[in-house]
Amino acid sequence: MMRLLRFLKPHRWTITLVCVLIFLQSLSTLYLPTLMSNIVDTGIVQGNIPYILRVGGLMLLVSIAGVGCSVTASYFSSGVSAKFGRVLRSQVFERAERFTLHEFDELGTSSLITRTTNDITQVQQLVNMMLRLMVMAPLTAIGGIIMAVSTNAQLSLVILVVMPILAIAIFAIFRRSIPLFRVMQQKIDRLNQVLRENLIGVRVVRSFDRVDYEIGRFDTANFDLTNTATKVNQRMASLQPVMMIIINLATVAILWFGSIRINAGAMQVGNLMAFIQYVMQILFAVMMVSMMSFMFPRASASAARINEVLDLTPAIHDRDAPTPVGPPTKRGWVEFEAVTFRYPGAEQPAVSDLSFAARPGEVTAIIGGTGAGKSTLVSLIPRFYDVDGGRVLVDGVDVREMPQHDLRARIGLVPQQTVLFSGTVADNIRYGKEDATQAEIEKAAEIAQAADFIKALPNGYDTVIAQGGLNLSGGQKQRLSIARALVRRPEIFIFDDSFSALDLKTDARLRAALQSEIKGATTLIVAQRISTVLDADQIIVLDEGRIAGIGRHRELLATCEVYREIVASQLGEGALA
Ligand SMILES: Nc1ncnc2c1ncn2[C@@H]1O[C@H](COP(=O)(O)OP(=O)(O)OP(=O)(O)O)[C@@H](O)[C@H]1O
Repeated sequence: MMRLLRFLKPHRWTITLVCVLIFLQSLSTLYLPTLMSNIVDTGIVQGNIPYILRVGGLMLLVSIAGVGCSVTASYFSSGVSAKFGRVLRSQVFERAERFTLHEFDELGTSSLITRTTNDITQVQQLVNMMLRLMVMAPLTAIGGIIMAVSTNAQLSLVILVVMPILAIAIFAIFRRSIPLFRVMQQKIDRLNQVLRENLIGVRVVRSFDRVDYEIGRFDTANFDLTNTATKVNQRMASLQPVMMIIINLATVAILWFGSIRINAGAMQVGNLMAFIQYVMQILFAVMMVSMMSFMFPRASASAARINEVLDLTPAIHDRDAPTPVGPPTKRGWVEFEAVTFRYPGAEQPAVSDLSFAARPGEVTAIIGGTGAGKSTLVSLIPRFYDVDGGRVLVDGVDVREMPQHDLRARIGLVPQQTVLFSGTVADNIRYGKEDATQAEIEKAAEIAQAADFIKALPNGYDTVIAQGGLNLSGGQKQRLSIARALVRRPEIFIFDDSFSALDLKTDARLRAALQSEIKGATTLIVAQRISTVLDADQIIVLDEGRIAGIGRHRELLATCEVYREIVASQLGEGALA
């Protein structure tokens, strides 16, 4: 928790102002019982009306000043804590943005969402409370003790007895509650996970008629969270009555011993009233601290989860050394040299000993059965993962020696799973190149065979895409995703099974348009369909993560058994002749 407080540093002057205001407010609170005691002992007992009015007026002014300080302090402390929350959210988000796919797997997407929202809110609320109480509570407690002792030292022995009892009661309750707070945040993660899966997979849920099952799954997670929350709240709720009993017993004890002293003529009524108020202030300060402590366990559990994100160093990061300059003749070259890569925890490498070169102006197709390692191969080029053996070179430079930004600026990737963002059609294409002109966007859409369907949309390029592109067909989404990569005009295009949702005619037209429009670029196409790779300059056949053959269609038909099997399975035995 303390480590997160470094984000408060820019607000130190506002925090100082809040502390000063709270200090003044606390002084006013401490001063009021003394004034009241004077009114009773001097004004009422002696029937001195002008004194009562004068001191009463002063009490009113002191109260108004105290309230003014309190309101202003609240205004500033809320502002500081809101800004603290905002900065923390951006820090967590920025860190998560730099995570590799491993780290996402490790933390879980739903948990990252909870950490960026709910967990930060917990810490933010505690900070707001802390800003106000860190001055008020000790000042009221210590000031209250001094004032109480100076009012009547002997009666102050009651405080000595009450305080340890209160402290033990609070400690005992917290000890039982704290472990449950971490569990509670994990239950919120789980609830978010079920909710997310359900909302994203709504079509599958409906089509498989699993609505009741999903409601059951959500209810289980919901009940689970409710049970834990109830348990925590029950434990924490016992704090209030326990404290009230102790405070009330303390009041009774003070009244008891105080009246004995008044009877003996050793104390005045006004003094006793002031003393009770001071004791109340002391116990109130303890209550405030315990209320803060009520939030503390949950917030510190949240802080630990936030720190976990902030402390997680992305496995892939840029080197400090300057980027080596590759040979000028190799612009756009992609080369694999004996590359091996294994996913963490996997027994077998996903790809082994891959060596090939993809050259500018050529189309390199990658084909193979499901799970053969095609997507893994292409994800090594933009350095989504680092290789375990060998090297991946782009422009003649090892990708690990290149700043990620420079590397990715050279690449236009069309992923296997289409992802569109909320915004218009044009916004989504412009995602590939921030400063793309309308003409560039339209050109990219034309090459991607998307122009016709975009023009048919109600507002053309300004049509708003529903969340995740729900108002478009699979093929339309894929073509927008292709246009997004095309508008970038990169050196290297990677199409990861990006033509699968297109009909054969559109697939062929698109590839023809690509060939004439992106002549100088290096193109890598991962494909399932033989028809997509037939004309490629080089076809890489993958089989269980290894290269089973490289060559043109005709060469592979003659030399590669795995390729022959794929061709036969898709085009029939006749195609082998
Ligand atoms: N994130 C991951 N974590 C662990 N293993 C993975 C991960 N992604 C893929 N794999 C494994 O790596 C192997 C290669 O997967 P990859 O996605 O590269 O295959 P592919 O040839 O693209 O398959 P498909 O054509 O079905 O998309 C598979 O055995 C798969 O189970």
